[in-house]
Amino acid sequence: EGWLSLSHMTADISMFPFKEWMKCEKIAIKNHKNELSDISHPQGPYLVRKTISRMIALTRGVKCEPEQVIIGPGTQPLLRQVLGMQRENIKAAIENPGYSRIYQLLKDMNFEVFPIDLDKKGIDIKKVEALNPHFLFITPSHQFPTGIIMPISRRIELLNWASASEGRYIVEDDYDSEFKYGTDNIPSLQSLDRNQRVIYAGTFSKTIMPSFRISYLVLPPDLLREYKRHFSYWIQGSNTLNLITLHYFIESGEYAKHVKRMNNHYEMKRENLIKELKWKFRNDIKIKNVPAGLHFIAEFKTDKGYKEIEERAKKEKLEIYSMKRFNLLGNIEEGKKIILIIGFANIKNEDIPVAVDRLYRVIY
Ligand SMILES: Cc1ncc(COP(=O)(O)O)c(/C=N/[C@@H](CCC(=O)O)COc2ccccc2)c1O
Repeated sequence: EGWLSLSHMTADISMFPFKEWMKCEKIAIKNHKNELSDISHPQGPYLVRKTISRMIALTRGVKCEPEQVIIGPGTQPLLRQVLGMQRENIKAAIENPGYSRIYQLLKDMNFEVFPIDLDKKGIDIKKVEALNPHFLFITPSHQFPTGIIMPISRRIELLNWASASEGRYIVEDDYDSEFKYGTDNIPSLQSLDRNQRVIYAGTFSKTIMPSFRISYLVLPPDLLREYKRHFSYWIQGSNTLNLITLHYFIESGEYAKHVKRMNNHYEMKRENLIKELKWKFRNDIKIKNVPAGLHFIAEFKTDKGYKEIEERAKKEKLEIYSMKRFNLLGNIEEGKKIILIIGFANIKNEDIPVAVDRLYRVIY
């Protein structure tokens, strides 16, 4: 039979309220003819920036004016634009294991990029201080991909480091903050920032869907001034009809309702998957059980290497990714165990037992 997926790279859109979205789109078309006929503001329509700034103030404690919000068709193009303003030979640091697509982007932009190891509180502050980068990329809310939720103490240490000298910024990539199961949602790093050192990055890829390509940055005032000077010629990259529809979707409460509904749905699938994995693999599996996000990390006792596991997964028609994808220096050790990233957005609840069976055949 067909493929099954334990991929971490999809949203479960089977429950997206397309009917409500289209209602909002009808209102957007009816009430905003002039906006639709015009070229929007380079940062996106003010109305939408206001709605986003109000929402993230409520849900994430982010302090900002609509003026500081920049909307764009994805985190990568937004970061490429803002970081592209920087002068030469900039030093950047990123979590390792971490988000290799940003690592590639920074290298592509001729930044000097340094992967930095994690300790149990997130990025290793001693290594950050030793390296002294200009830009530090972190995912404090739910470290990607290990899941570590950065404690307040480490957040304060990082903010003190960033404030200790000019020209240091922390990019807080908050992409996986909306899904927390039972554990409380620690406010954003940006909400603790007293020295305008944090660039906050958010996205609707996980709460709506990645194909919509609606993401945003919140710039501190001095970077915003530089941005407006540099990009006065800029034409915004996102689709204004989609953005104004999003505005109504949020204002109507449909967005918050959907996120709540998806939290419950994902929590149920996550629990079922973990139960099935523990039952099948017994003490050959060790699950990093952080109650958040759309995936978790699992360690399996095996003497098979990553290459063989990937080949066997293809043969078993099971889509799944390993820690190799996130090890930025590509030097993942092979030995008595392998580490896989197990996503549960893309698997139907009723297919979980079959998927776990296939995973067992992949590994043993
Ligand atoms: C750390 C991090 N930050 C931001 C983003 C989002 O970027 P944006 O969509 O441009 O705003 C991702 C998306 N990462 C993607 C790829 C991960 C990988 O390569 O292994 C996975 O994205 C999704 C996952 C689940 C549901 C929907 C999307 C990010 O992993």
